[in-house]
Amino acid sequence: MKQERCLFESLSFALESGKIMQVEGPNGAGKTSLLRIVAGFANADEGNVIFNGQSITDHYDEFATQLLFIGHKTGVNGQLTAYENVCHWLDVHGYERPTNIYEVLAKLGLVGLEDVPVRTLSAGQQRRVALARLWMNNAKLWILDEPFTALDKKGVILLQQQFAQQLSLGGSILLTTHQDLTTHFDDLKTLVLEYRH
Ligand SMILES: Nc1ncnc2c1ncn2[C@@H]1O[C@H](COP(=O)(O)OP(=O)(O)OP(=O)(O)O)[C@@H](O)[C@H]1O
Repeated sequence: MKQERCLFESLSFALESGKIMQVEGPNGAGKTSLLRIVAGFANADEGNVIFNGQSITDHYDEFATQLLFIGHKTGVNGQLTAYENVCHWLDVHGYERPTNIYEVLAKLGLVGLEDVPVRTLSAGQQRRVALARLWMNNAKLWILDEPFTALDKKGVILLQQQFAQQLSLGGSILLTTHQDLTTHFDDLKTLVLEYRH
């Protein structure tokens, strides 16, 4: 049955180059929905998403080249290996295959697991395979839905370091997470969504 609950209204925010913003709120508040709208995967009943001064709806192809989205479901193919998953993602998004794919997978703690089907890996290892994309793109905007899910402490640190790298290059990050990021990112912006009945 279609739900008629309004998730949010009169919502307005901006994310500048080199900045990170965390969307917070209780389960069902609309965090994922908001990320999907900003990524252009879903439409809001009203309103606009502007990227570099242009409506993403009118210039979607241009926007898509600058966007990297990793959803709550990681989007990895369990039948393919870690290496194949990375290559597939690079191919689909029009990136050249870099020579350091195995190095990136090693950095992510996947040595010896590069060539087995991803479905045989643990949840945290599968997440790491998905996150390898963050080491192989030049997208200006990363939209990440719960990227820390299932990661151990080392994985969390690794990801935070890669966030810092993205920000230092002038990229931006919009994400949901239950991780406390305030100690790592001084100028973290927070957008809080309430659960509306
Ligand atoms: N595809 C959909 N069709 C209809 N309703 C949906 C759809 N996806 C989500 N919803 C509804 O929208 C509301 C917000 O869901 P959303 O996933 O955006 O919340 P969330 O804040 O990300 O929650 P969580 O913290 O549990 O991940 C929920 O009530 C959900 O049932």
